Amino acid sequence: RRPKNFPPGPPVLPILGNLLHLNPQNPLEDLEKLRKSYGNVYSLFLGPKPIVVINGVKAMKEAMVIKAAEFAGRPQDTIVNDVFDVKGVILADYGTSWREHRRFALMTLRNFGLGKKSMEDRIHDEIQHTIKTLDESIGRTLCPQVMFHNVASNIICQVLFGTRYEYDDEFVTTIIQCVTEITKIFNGPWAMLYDCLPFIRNLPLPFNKAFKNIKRSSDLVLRLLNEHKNTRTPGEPRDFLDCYLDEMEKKAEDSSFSEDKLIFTALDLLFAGTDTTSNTLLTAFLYLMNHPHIQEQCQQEIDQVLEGKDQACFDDRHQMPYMQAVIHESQRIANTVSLSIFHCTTKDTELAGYSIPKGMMIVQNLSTVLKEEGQWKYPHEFNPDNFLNDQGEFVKPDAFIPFSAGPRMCLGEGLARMELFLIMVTLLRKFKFIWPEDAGKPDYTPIFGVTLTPKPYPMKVQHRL
Ligand code: HEM
Repeated sequence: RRPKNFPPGPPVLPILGNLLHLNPQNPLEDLEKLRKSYGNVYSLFLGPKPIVVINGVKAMKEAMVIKAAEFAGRPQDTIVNDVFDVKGVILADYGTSWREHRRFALMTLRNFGLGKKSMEDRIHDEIQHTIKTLDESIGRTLCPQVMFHNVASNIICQVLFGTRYEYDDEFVTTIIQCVTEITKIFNGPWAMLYDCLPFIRNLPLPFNKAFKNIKRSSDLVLRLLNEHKNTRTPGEPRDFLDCYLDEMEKKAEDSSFSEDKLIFTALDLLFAGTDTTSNTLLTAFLYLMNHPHIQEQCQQEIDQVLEGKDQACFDDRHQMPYMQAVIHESQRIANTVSLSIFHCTTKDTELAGYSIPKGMMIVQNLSTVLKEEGQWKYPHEFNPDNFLNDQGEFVKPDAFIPFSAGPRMCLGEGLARMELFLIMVTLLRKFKFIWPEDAGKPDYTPIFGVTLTPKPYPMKVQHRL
């Protein structure tokens, strides 16, 4: 039964709740139908557990920005929490440890951008390896999945561990395999059953793979941490791990910093920074190959602005309104973290006039904002005009929230935007990307998970210059 003044929703079945209303392989269409029936704030029961789903920019901003602190918790009773038994930033509940770790991570990311080698240089160094891979693929058909995953994970690995890895290195291949599998398990049917039916948790079912993967990944980071402890000079940090170890030495005994949290904060950044950026890039190139006139217009602008320059810098974006529009439009269409990361209310509160009790799981359906009718000129098609005004200037509508909003919003936004700009501009300047003639019609429907992933697709490249 729904309590009085609780958000409305479909009738609830005993034991199953509303599970039959959702296609566990991909519930996005079902969630959209429910929005049409029950409005922008509605409720569902996953088994016995109620959740509130927020849709549309108005309700989203009321919750995440106006009532920020009330909606900034993270649920602590899902499979994700059991898999990550130590909390870094992403899964930590709203409180001191989360605040200290978030501030520390932001500061360290920023400082590494200001250090001897700037973040832009690190990104450019990594792009050289992508260029090499593409050079070697001229005239052949390649699958860009692994290439884009590697570029994103190597950029974050440089910040975290001070090193990059060859594309076939065991560390990178293991981590990428673990990330990809874990994200799919978390938003898949087995995770839903794990959350709803506690009695199945100890059974040997497919969700156990997520536990195994997290153990494999944390052991790999522990190995790196031990190496760092043996080779570091206190006060002269080389990377994120060293900075954290310095910070631990400075902190008092009741500090929230610990080696366990270091391992899981590093994994958070590695996981959050790899699958997101790479899937956005994959979506962007899938659309650019199939909209060659848009690809050409980007290249014209790039050639004009970068004429006589060796390489692009992030500031060049201000002279490239069309390129900016294409990158933002790719992010809007990619809708990479479509259901954000689940939130939880920190106290009894209200939303859109409904009463929502403390501890309620909150799902932000970001797709409904990124494709909201009335907010976009062309909500349902790939069209850079969504971000251009009549004078051809770049404009960012309020409904552009792929990084979410409020105190929990993505802390890697700055890094992600820099990566997307430098990678796309550099590659488009050098190569023409072609949809192979024998590839048939492109399938734009993504595979559902914590991140939406384009189905594997082929690509051909030609040199431009
Ligand atoms: C295109 C790329 C990316 C997208 C679309 C994206 C999107 C998001 C979204 C939607 C959230 C959830 C916010 C919320 O709960 O309200 C999030 C959280 C987060 N992201 Fe990203 N992200 C991207 C790249 C990155 C990168 C490169 C990093 C790492 C450097 C990163 C680190 C994080 C972390 C640590 C959180 C948790 C923040 C917290 O709980 O306080 N993300 N991201």
